[in-house]
Amino acid sequence: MKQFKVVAAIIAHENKVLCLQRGKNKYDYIANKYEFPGGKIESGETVEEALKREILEELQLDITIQKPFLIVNHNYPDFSITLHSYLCTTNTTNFTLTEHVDFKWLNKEELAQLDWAAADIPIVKSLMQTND
Ligand SMILES: Nc1nc2c([nH]c(=O)n2[C@H]2C[C@H](O)[C@@H](COP(=O)(O)OP(=O)(O)OP(=O)(O)O)O2)c(=O)[nH]1
Repeated sequence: MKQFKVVAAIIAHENKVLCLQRGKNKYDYIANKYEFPGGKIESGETVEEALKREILEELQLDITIQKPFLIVNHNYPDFSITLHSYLCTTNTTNFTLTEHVDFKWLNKEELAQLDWAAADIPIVKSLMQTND
């Protein structure tokens, strides 16, 4: 089975976190799910480089990476991912959605309302349990 290393940015601003909705996908279990912005790491890139690049591509937004959060291994029916999540901040909430169909800024208590990609659920649960 294919195995991908994926980075995801948990972008916080004024106590809210940016949640993005994917659009159509050939795999139904990924289509229309909420996720954190990011993507697959390309060969030769560090995790941090991949994260900065993906956020610029997807949102045209410059972020500051604060610290690693959770690493999740998840097996989808057709591929597996290792999802490296990072806590990040941003100075501006001006961004452009280039790939996603919707976004929401939610506080931690509200995160469980969304229909998350399965691999993100441990990250969402951990975020809801953290106090800072
Ligand atoms: N970016 C991101 N991807 C996630 C999350 N959770 C999750 O299961 N995924 C999955 C969805 C995708 O199958 C994979 C990431 O690939 P992608 O399609 O977003 O990455 P990419 O931009 O490099 O895509 P591509 O070159 O294959 O088109 O990881 C998440 O929180 N963020």
